[in-house]
Amino acid sequence: MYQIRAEARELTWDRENMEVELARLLSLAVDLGFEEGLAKQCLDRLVELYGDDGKKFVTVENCGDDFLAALVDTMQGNEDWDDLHAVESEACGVLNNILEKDFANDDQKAETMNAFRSSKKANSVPLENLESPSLFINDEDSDLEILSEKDVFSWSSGSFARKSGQTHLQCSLKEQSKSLSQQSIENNGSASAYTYRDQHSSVTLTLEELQVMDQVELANIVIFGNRTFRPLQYQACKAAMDNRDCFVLMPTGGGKSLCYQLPATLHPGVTVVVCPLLSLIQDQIFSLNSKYGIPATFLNSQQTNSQVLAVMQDLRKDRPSCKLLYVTPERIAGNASFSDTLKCLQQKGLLARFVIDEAHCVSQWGHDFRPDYRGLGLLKQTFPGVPMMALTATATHSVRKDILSTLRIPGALVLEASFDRPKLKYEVVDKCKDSLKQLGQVIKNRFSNMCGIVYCLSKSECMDVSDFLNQKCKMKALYYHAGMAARQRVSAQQKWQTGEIHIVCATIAFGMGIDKPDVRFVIHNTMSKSIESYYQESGRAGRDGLPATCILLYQKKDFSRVVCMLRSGQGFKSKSLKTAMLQAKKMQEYCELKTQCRRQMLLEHFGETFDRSGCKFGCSPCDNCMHLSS
Ligand SMILES: Nc1ncnc2c1ncn2[C@@H]1O[C@H](COP(=O)(O)OP(=O)(O)OP(=O)(O)O)[C@@H](O)[C@H]1O
Ligand SMILES: [Mg+2]
Repeated sequence: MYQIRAEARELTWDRENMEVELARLLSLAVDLGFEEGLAKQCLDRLVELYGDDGKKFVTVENCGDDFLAALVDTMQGNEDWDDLHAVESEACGVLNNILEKDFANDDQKAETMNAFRSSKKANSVPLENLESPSLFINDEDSDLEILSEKDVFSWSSGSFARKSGQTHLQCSLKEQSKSLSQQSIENNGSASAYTYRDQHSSVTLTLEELQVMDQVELANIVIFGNRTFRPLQYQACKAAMDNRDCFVLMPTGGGKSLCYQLPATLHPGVTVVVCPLLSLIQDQIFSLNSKYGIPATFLNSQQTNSQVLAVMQDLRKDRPSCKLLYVTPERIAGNASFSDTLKCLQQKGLLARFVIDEAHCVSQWGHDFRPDYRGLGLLKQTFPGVPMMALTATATHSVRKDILSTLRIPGALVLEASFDRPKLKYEVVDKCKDSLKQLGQVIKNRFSNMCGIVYCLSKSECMDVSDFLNQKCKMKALYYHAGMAARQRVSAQQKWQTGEIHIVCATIAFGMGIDKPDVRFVIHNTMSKSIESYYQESGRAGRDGLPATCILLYQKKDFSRVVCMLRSGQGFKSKSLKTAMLQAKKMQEYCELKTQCRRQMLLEHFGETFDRSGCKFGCSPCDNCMHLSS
């Protein structure tokens, strides 16, 4: 009798317990924005699957992740997700075309250069006959000289030197003539000052000012046309010049590229830059070659043998023509002939440095882990004497530790700028029923005729939003996603870059490597997949250092769409889906902050302590801080 009663009690308890667990699982799904009916159906199937024996395992802790994954799988996939891999393959093709044209034009270039040199020889002016400082292209190596009566600044074989009593500043990069003529460095006609044009206006520097500068400062002005350094850029360049290992943490758009590109131009050898995406490499090479005239090239597994051979041959020359060699990480891991080429460069003292850009990809704990990046520890093992610089805009403390130990640079000098972008204003707006109309109104009321990006989750969303803004709101908008033909994408990007079009409605395929300074707003029509992604995407606003706004339009159910997209991503295993879901959950927490400072949450996510009053009393308080002070 006693036994029967005990069994009955156990059964009741089991049933109650089970109901509690089922309710917990259901509320987990609903909390994350999944549709309740669908979640119930999915839960029934799960209970059936676990059977009587497995009932006690039906808990949030045991099978919460499997339940969510199964739920995502049952969702009708009516959205057209973007294929970022397609953009990558294509970027490789574009780069090859450009570089091949360059190779084909080499003979023509040489002829032009010879003709230029002979004409310069015929017109050359003896230095001692010059009455005032002047600037011209030297006849031998297409070098540049700034001449003064008193001093010589010479930049030969990658270093500036000043020799009193003589008169030139000399640059010996092969392509330097192009760079400098494009920067319009001019003699302003006076005996003691030089005028050059940076991105904004004319800048005049007196000879005295030039005289006190070191070679890093001179290169920043002469080669890159920058008036000043941004925080920590100078220190990073100096550390590189001292051949130190270095870890640079700077916000998005903080100017990380300069930290290795500048030292690369001053070193006689080649700087090898590891970059995760060909689309990023493409942008860097365009900018180096065309804006600054610095020779840069790339190697990738998608190139043909002859393309690879051409690059390798150049690297094996006594004086390779390229200063920066961009590679994707798989090139480093397990490619014997590339490794031999690097050794050959090193023996000649021409392997200047390894640079690991977007270094957060090294860490499994980062938001964008790339397995090939793990193999980069090999570099320090094989080339212990070659300095390394790692750079990222997103790294929490655990990710940082992981990066330093994986790359085997535990003693690296860590240069850490604040990740805060004080002029970016962060806001979250709850989506209302007619969210397109709401979006149109936000843009019309606050960003009329300004340049911006509206990030969308799927291709179909991009097109719908763009159509709406164009047709209903009469705005100059277009869409951009990886599924478009290359020609269409280039044309869309150009129209936006030149200001012909104000708004791009795009998937995350847009923005990789895009560096438009005057983006005044970034609106997320759907939340990002992680805080890191959000920081990076929203960080494309205000790269000119002027105020800009980052708005996220939020509704609960967008979380399930994000997970759906993640699930559809190639090679997504359930373990990585779980990590991805946790990251998306954190993003959702950001969206749901009611009173807490958004800037503070973003910065604390990256391990930075931030006093909220910095946001509240700063120039662009977030929406929550704004309400608090009003
Ligand atoms: N010292 C400087 N003065 C003026 N402009 C600069 C300076 N340094 C960099 N810039 C400009 O700032 C912009 C952003 O630089 P860069 O692309 O290197 O940023 P980043 O830190 O690599 O950003 P991301 O994290 O997005 O990759 C570029 O247009 C660059 O020319
Ligand atoms: Mg960068």
